[in-house]
Amino acid sequence: MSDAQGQGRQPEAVKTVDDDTDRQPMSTLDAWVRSMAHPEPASLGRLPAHSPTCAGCGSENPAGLALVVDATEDGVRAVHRFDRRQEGAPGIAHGGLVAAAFDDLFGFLLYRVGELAVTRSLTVEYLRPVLLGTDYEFTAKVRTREGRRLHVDASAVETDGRRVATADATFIIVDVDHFEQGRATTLP
Ligand SMILES: CCCCCCCCCCCC(=O)SCCNC(=O)CCNC(=O)[C@H](O)C(C)(C)COP(=O)(O)OP(=O)(O)OC[C@H]1O[C@@H](n2cnc3c(N)ncnc32)[C@H](O)[C@@H]1OP(=O)(O)O
Repeated sequence: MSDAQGQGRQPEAVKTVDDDTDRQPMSTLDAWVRSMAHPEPASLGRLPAHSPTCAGCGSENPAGLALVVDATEDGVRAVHRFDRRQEGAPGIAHGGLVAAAFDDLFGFLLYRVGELAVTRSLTVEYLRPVLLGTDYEFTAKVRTREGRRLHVDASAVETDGRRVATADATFIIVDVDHFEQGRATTLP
């Protein structure tokens, strides 16, 4: 998977079917489910966002992190800089948003393994404050796979190589039908 973000299997943000209701547009969900139904192991290079509006990596989500992620030899990598929207203590990234970055990065490993899966558990160790306006390199890889369970690890490091946070998670492989549950969502 070497297409630039926004190309390749990036789902279309089509909002035509239910625009006159407050339900999530069916055509958007259909396009997303279709695009995710048959993930294939990716080659090296830029990976497509999970969706244009994904809070972790979608370029069309104004409240999102807009992570840009590459497939590497042994996993995935993103260089990310948190901004004021992700502030916790003054000048420091909110821990929940750091966790979101790890969670979404783990979601890109699914392109590497060619399976659909969702987070069942996520643990973050905050080793040092993650500062706003500073570049951090996030990397993640699959540690083991046991049946439907994918155990994954990640770390975030400063440019001098010091680790500021680590994370591990268990993702559970699911069928594409799992995502049909999103159809019940109503938005204000
Ligand atoms: C490119 C594509 C992108 C795809 C799209 C990717 C988008 C990425 C976005 C970032 C990631 C997210 O935000 S994901 C969204 C946040 N996560 C969720 O919404 C998930 C909500 N939870 C669920 O829907 C459910 O709990 C599931 C599907 C995860 C699991 O339910 P289930 O299918 O009933 O499975 P269940 O029997 O409970 O567990 C399955 C197996 O895992 C084991 N297991 C359960 N919990 C644990 C655990 N903490 N640690 C170890 N093992 C565990 C069980 O013992 C069992 O083992 P055994 O009996 O099999 O041996």
